Order: sequence, then structure tokens, then C-alpha cells
Amino acid sequence: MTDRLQSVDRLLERREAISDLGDALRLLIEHATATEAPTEELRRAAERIRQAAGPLGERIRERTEVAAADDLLGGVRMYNPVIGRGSALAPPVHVESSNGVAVGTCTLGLAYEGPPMYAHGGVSAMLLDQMLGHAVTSSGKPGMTVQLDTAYRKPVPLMTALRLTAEVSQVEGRRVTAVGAIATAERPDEVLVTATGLFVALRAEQAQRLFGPVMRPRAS
Ligand SMILES: CCCCCCCCCCCC(=O)SCCNC(=O)CCNC(=O)[C@H](O)C(C)(C)COP(=O)(O)OP(=O)(O)OC[C@H]1O[C@@H](n2cnc3c(N)ncnc32)[C@H](O)[C@@H]1OP(=O)(O)O
Repeated sequence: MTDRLQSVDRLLERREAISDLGDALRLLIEHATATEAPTEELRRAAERIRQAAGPLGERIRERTEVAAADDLLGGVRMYNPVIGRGSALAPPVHVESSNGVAVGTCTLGLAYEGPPMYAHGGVSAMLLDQMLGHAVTSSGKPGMTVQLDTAYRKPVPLMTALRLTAEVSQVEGRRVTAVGAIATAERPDEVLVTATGLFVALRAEQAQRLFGPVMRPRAS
């Protein structure tokens, strides 16, 4: 096997391990949010979790470093808080996108609760910001969100399969507008939340100023 294939194998193995750890963390968060276990059990669990966290903290990256398992240009972000399979914060949303259109699926657990039984409005906005970002990126003109307007029409139920959609609606020079919505998978035509986002493609000097350290090739 060539070195390159071996390194690809190692990368895929690492991503699989990161996803596995992400799954375990999401299970932990969901159980820790839903638990009515005895108080003593909570104290024991806190101690065991601190023990598990210790070794993970022994080798950590700086803010200016991209995770070794990520591929920025290839769109792999293992710790993104919406789509990252390694992120304890991410549902995670599974997204397919092309030509300015994105479709996502996820189910939100009790950890995302705002009003009882329903998603927090900030979570819905976060999901939609990400979805709009995918639509915009897949249109070939990636940018950063400069404005996000959300309209909450009906509450988003937890523990229910959701369907998220987004599409580019307007391109004006460096400004790209995208619109998106959240519905349940069962009733995709019943809109629960909508969003309109304005994205701005960065000028070269803006990209350098904001992302300079992570744009440099990794030292091997
Ligand atoms: C995994 C793979 C897939 C990838 C999928 C990725 C999904 C990620 C989704 C998450 C996206 C995010 O959350 S991004 C994170 C949140 N966003 C941010 O932190 C952005 C913070 N904002 C900024 O740093 C700055 O605003 C910049 C650098 C974006 C733009 O700089 P600027 O100085 O404001 O704007 P400038 O370049 O001069 O001008 C750009 C044009 O946009 C206009 N403009 C700028 N802001 C606004 C505004 N709020 N409303 C209207 N118009 C605006 C200007 O008037 C100008 O128009 P004209 O003169 O040209 O006509």
C-alpha cells in the first residue's frame, strides 16, 4: 500500500473515531438532560466524566489551528456545531447541497428545548444559518452571514424528524441572499420557521485578515 493510501486510511479511521466519540457525547448529553436518576448517581457520573475528559485534554489544538481530521476546502468540518459528527452540540444535521439548493435532515432531542416540548428559537436560527450557508456555498459564491432574519410561525417539535431546506434567491455582486425553512419530515409543506440570510463574499484582504492563520498549509 502506498504512503498516500495509508494516510488516507488513517484519516478515515480518525474521522470514524471522532464520529463515534461524538455519538457517545450526544448520548451522554441527551441522557444528562432527560435523567431523573438519583442525585448520588449524578455526582458519580460527573466524576467519571471528568476522568474521561482528562486524557482528551492532554493534546489539544490552538484556536488558530484547523482540526487534523478537517478538510476546509473539501467541506469536512468534524466539529461544526450543526453538521459536525464529532460535535456534542450538533444534532447533527445531514445536508445534501448542489447548485444553490440545500436539503437537510435531523432530529432534535431534549437538549435543544426552549419552550417545553419544542426547540429553542436560537437553535432554529442556527440550523437555518447553516442551511443557508450550504445553499450559498454550493452556488459557487461562498460568503459570511451579515444578516439573518427568522420568522417563527409554529413551534418546532423535539424528538421529531425534521426537514430543512434552503436556496439562493438573489445574487448582487458580492452579496448573495438565500431563503430557508424548517418543517417536519412528515409534513414538509407545513412551514414552522423561515429565514432569509444575506451573505457577503469576502475580498481577499478580508479573508486574509479574518482567516490568515488557518489558510496557511499545516506544518508536517
Ligand atoms: C461545510 C461546507 C459547506 C459550508 C457551509 C458553511 C455554512 C456556515 C454557515 C454559518 C455562516 C456563519 O455563521 S458566518 C459567521 C457569522 N458572520 C460573521 O461573523 C460576519 C461578521 N461580519 C464581517 O466580518 C464583515 O461584515 C464582513 C467581512 C463579512 C464584510 O465586511 P463589511 O466591511 O461589513 O462589508 P464590505 O466588504 O465593505 O461590503 C460588502 C457588501 O455587503 C454589504 N453589507 C455588509 N453588511 C451588510 C448588512 N448587515 N446588511 C446589508 N448589507 C450589508 C455592504 O454594504 C457591501 O455592499 P456593496 O458596497 O458591495 O454594495
